Amino acid sequence: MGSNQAFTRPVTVRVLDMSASEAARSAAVTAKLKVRCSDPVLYSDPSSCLDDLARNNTDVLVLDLETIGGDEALEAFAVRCPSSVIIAVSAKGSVSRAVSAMRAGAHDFLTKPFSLDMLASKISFQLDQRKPVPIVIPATEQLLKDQSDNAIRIPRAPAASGLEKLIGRSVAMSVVYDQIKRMAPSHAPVFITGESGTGKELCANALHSLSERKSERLVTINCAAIPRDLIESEIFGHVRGAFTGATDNRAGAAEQADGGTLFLDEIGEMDLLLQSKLLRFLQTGTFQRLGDTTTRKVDARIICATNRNPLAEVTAGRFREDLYYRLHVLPIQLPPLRERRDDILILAQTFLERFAAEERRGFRGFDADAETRLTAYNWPGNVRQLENTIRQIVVMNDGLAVTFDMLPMLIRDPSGRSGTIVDLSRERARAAAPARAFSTIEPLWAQEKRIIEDALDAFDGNIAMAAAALEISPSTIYRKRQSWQERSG
Ligand SMILES: Nc1ncnc2c1ncn2[C@@H]1O[C@H](COP(=O)(O)OP(=O)(O)OP(=O)(O)O)[C@@H](O)[C@H]1O
Repeated sequence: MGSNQAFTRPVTVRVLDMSASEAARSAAVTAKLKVRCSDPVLYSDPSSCLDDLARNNTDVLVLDLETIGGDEALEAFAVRCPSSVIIAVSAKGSVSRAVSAMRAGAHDFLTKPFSLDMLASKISFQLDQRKPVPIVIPATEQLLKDQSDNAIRIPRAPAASGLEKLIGRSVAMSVVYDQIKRMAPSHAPVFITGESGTGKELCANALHSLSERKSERLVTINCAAIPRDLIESEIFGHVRGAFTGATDNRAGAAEQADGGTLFLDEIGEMDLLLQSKLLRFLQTGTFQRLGDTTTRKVDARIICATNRNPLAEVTAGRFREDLYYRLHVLPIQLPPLRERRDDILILAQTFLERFAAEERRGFRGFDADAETRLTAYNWPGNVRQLENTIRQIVVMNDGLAVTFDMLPMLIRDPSGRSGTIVDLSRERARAAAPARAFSTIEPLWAQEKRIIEDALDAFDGNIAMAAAALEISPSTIYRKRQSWQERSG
């Protein structure tokens, strides 16, 4: 297995558990690992373990949560040994316990009593992920303007690294680049989370193009954009006559992605019935086209993404817990743009150059006021909103530098943001008022429709930006539109 190649020296395992017998039992896992291990080191109290970790590295750390006293303490261990595999164990297992432990820095979680085989398999999997990978080369800097002209330095991802479309050199993005490079060669599913417009699809593309599957297809299914009754056939295909309109046999995305990657975008929108079919597919690699009796097998690497909180969806019963654990093997969390403000001007400059060339404008950069405002703004629609904003500025203006006055009102005066949209909708309601009987109350769905349409108008039909301004997900807009269409027949 891969971990044999990764470790040329014996692997060190440390176990912390206040029960000496439990610690000894967990430590026996070294006999089950397929890598050479040195003698395991056991601790019964957290402070001696932490002290020891300050002086000595460890490859694997098994921590009993009751012994260390909770997630805050777990964070201290994770900070002390950032490159170790940390497996949290606890007698009080629950989804929320597992999740909070993993948030605090554990790589995996086991409920006591667990089998040594299970512990060994979790450790082996994590060690395997630590195969040596090329170190992320720091972004090269390209001088765009002459030094005498307040040089703007634009860092770019290294050419042909598979990451070149992802721009940004904040610490948060460096972590993401590193995760992509490490995860790309694996066959395990990747689960990407992040707000709308943070670059989840770009990230999926980079994972595919850095994988051994890059010569095969990356097939994307947007679960929010496809009507619910069609999505199963989009993923698994259908045979002629399977439903009205199925005039031919058709391969679905899973078959098209055979040997390559299947990217399920907005997976949080998938209904529960289809989730169980997807789970079966993930467990067996097999499926049947809709209306078919033949079982087919494919080898597709799964990447999925959502802008929802997947655990909240599990808790709310909208997402199957077993499917979540099948998919949530290699997680990537994309940070919102407001949490990596260092990237705003780099992105803005790159988009400015691209759109100035496309639209044949003379823009070279931003003046100081425009830069200050762009950096301070919160970008609810993230990179997509920034990209659209820069395009809008380039199309509507010309000059050498983008000035404060060229910024859209929404960015210049964010406090007026709600005013722009709510006023529009109120205006429309006011205009409609005289035609309505005093006691007529507009149905809720119609009011919602009006508000959403106003927001879409305000952003020239841009769903992501309208959704961000309304503080809902773009998929809600897609869903609502579908339901309005159904209403109108
Ligand atoms: N780091 C980045 N560098 C360059 N462009 C980016 C970056 N992140 C996002 N973008 C651009 O922003 C837009 C939105 O990106 P993408 O579609 O990948 O986001 P998303 O998170 O999948 O959004 P949604 O959840 O709405 O589907 C795209 O045009 C993409 O090229």
